[in-house]
Parts: sequence; C-alpha cells; structure tokens
Amino acid sequence: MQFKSTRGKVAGKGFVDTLLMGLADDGGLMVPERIPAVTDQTLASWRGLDYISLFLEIFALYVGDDIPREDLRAMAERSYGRFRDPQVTPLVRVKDGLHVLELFHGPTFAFKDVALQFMGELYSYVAQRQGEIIHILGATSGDTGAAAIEGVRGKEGIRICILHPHQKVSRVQELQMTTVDDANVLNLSVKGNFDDCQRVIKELFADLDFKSGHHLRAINSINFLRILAQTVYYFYAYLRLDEQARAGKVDFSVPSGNFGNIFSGYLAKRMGLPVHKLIIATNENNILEQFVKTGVYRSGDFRSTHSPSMDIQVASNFERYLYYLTGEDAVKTAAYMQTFHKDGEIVIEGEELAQVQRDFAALGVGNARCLETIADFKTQHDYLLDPHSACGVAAAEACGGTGETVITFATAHPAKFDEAIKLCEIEQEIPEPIQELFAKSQHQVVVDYDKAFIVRQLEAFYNGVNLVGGTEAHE
Ligand SMILES: Cc1ncc(COP(=O)(O)O)c(C=O)c1O
Ligand SMILES: N[C@@H](CCOP(=O)(O)O)C(=O)O
Repeated sequence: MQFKSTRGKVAGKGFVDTLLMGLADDGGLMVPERIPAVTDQTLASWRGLDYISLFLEIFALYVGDDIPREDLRAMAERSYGRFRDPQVTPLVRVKDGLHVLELFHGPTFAFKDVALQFMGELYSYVAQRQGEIIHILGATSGDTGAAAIEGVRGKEGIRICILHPHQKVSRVQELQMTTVDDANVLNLSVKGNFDDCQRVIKELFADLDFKSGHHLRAINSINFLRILAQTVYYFYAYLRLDEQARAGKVDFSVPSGNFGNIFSGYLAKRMGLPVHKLIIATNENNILEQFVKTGVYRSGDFRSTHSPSMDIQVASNFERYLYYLTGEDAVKTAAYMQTFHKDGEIVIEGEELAQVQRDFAALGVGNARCLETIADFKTQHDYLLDPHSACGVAAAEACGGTGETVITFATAHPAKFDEAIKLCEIEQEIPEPIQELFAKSQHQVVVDYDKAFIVRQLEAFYNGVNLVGGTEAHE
C-alpha cells in the first residue's frame, strides 16, 4: 500500500515513510492511495478473532512488505499485553440498544494508549532497524501527551517533547506527564490553550528544514498510523455485537475534539464496516456540531469545560474528511484549507452539505448537561462515566434512535477527571497507579506562548544539552 497527501503534492510513500513523515511535506495529511475494501465475507471471517489477531488482519491491508507480520505481531503483543483487560477494548452492554466500548484500559487510562502504545513500539523498532534518530514533537490537551510519553519513556534512540496548555489539563493528566523522570522526556507547559500548542508544532513540522534537521516525528493524529490503529476497535466492537444487533443499524457515538477518533470510524466505514451514523459528540467548543448542522466550519471563542481534552477549536483531522467529501480532490481541499487560514472559516453547501449530514450527526454538550449525564447514568446503570464519555452518551441519547444499536465510546477513565466527578457529588475509587502519582515530584518547564523561545528549548533538548531555563523549571 502506498500513501499520498490530501494536498496532492506528495505520493507513492510506503507505510514506514508515511509514519516518519507525520504531517505531509506539502502541509497536507497523509491518506492511503486507495482505501482497501473489506468484503462482507472477510468481515464474517474475522468474527471471533481476538484483538491482536484482528489488529494484524487490518494492518496487513496497509503495511505491505514494509514490516514482516511476525515483527508486527511481537510489537502488538507487547503493546496490548500492557492493557489491564485481556479484551483490550471490551464492549459493555448497558441496556437494549446501548453499548459502551471501554477504551481506557491502557497504562494511562485513556483511549490514546490504544494507538500510542503501538506507536512507541514501532518508533523504537524503526530506530533500531534503520538507525533512525527519532525526535518526537507533540501537542496535547492532556491524554495524547501522557500516552505518548508512556509509550517511549526510557527508549533508546528516542527523545520526546510534549507541549501542553499550562493549567488547562486535569491534575491527573498533568501528573502523568510531568512525574516521568526519564532523561528522554521534556514537558513544556505553554501559557496558552491547546490550539496554540498545536499551531506551534504544525508550523514546525511545515518548516521542512527544521523538520529534517531535527529528525522531527509526530505522535498526534496528523500521523496516519494513529488513525489506522484506532480503526481496529470499531471493527472489534461491531464484531462483538450479537447477531441480531449486527443485522440492524449500528451507530457510533464518539467524544470528539481533534476529529481523529471519529475519522478512524469514517475510514472503517469506507473500508466496508456497516456503520449507519457516526455521531460527533463535542463539548461547548462546538465548531464540529455547527459544521454538521449548517455547513459553516468556523472557530469560535475557546471555552474551558469539564472535558478539557476536547477543549479544541481547530480539529486537525478535519482536512482528511474534507478530502473525501470533495471526492479526493486535492486542489479543492487545498483551496478550502487556504480559505480557512485566510478567512477563519469554510462554508460547505448543496450536495456536499447533504453528504456531511448523511455521514454524521452531532451534538455540542453543555457543561451542565455533561454533569447531569454523569449523575443520571450512575443512578440508572451504576456505571461511572468520565466527562468526555458523558458527552458521548448525551449525544447518543439525543442523536441516536435512527440506528437500532448505538455503541458509545468511553474514552477515558473517570479517575483522570475527579474534579468533575466530585461536582456530581460522587466519590470514586481511584486506581493505585493514579494514586501513586500524587507522591511524585514533577518536571516541566513553564513557557510563554512564544515560538522562538519554544524552539530554543527544543533545540537544546534535541541536541542533548541541558535545558536553557524556562520561566519556571523543575517543580
Ligand atoms: C478523553 C478524550 N476523549 C475524547 C477526545 C477527542 O478525541 P479526538 O481528538 O480524536 O477527536 C480526547 C482527545 O483527543 C480525549 O482525550
Ligand atoms: N485530546 C487530545 C488532543 C490531541 O489529539 P490527537 O488525537 O491529535 O493527538 C489530547 O488528549 O492530547
């Protein structure tokens, strides 16, 4: 399988080159040259496969000869062997027509572990096999950073720098990232929001001299590997439904921010998974809801909510969807993206908007509704949702119903967001690995939202020099 860019100026790249490129060199995002088809017959033959076997079947469609299957299997076994549930992403039936897919059984208690545990293994493999220097640069609203750091901490040949918005992540998310004391990890706590962090790293990846000079590699969902690894659990969840549910319509409700998780669902559907509707659940940062309802994609004012990982205005994967919406028209996609950068909005109309509304339903869940959903779900089903997953359930309740079965994603463990759970007057048991974080010391550099200063920090770190001093260092 070969990969190409949504902006049309990069093509013919293999799987490993696509992994290493991250953001496409023409500023677009990498996608497969053709989406492989999974026939009904193949899908039926996958029924009963365990998670890793299913993962290998799906990856085989994309990896080509780049990595031998036994090497992929060994990496997948190490990655998913660290999950607390043997099913990796168990599907829990809550009531008739409603299932929760639990994606939080990995080391950092969020869905990001599913792709990032494997990505850490893969980067390490490539570093050893190709003698590659891997300098990871990523932005996080809390969960990607923790999962990526956990995936590569202490690994030879790899350094990782993560930017997170200062004091805009939950306490546990901050501790997960900053209590790691391996020398190959740098946390920059940026006085700004997640969009600011993401903007800086996208600019640095788009600067090809800087990118190649510093061997920059991406762990965010701009990297196609993230998208692919996340498609596996859509197939897994569907195949775990009973026959009757599979015979009906199946919707997925997906707590969304950067549009990576739901884009994986879109890809799975294009591959042939019989998905009826993809429901985009956002919080008060509801640019995606507005887009689905009106065709206008415009970032608004940033809002801090109970679901901080979804406090995102500019969704980086939106471009991948636009590419398919325009019928894989790279020129039109590039023009849309240029308009967005110039005018701050994109307007979709006519048949394209009708297609958006066939593909997706959407709901932006307000803060009060998020907390009510947590409390009600606990009372009615004795199931504690984290605030992101609660947005998913609220959206499933509001927008589902056209499907006969909704699978709603639990994207994080509630213990990561005890601030919100306490507001619902619910006491939860905190798992030991999270409790232990509170006794550890933190390492982070607090920096202004100042690209030049951030670049100096990065250069020092990637050159193996001691840090040049942030406004506040090593708490
Ligand atoms: C817990 C949680 N839920 C949902 C999301 C949104 O996922 P995505 O950015 O892939 O849309 C995130 C962050 O990405 C998250 O950390
Ligand atoms: N919510 C994310 C934001 C980054 O998203 P990604 O999927 O592009 O890595 C986070 O937790 O960091």
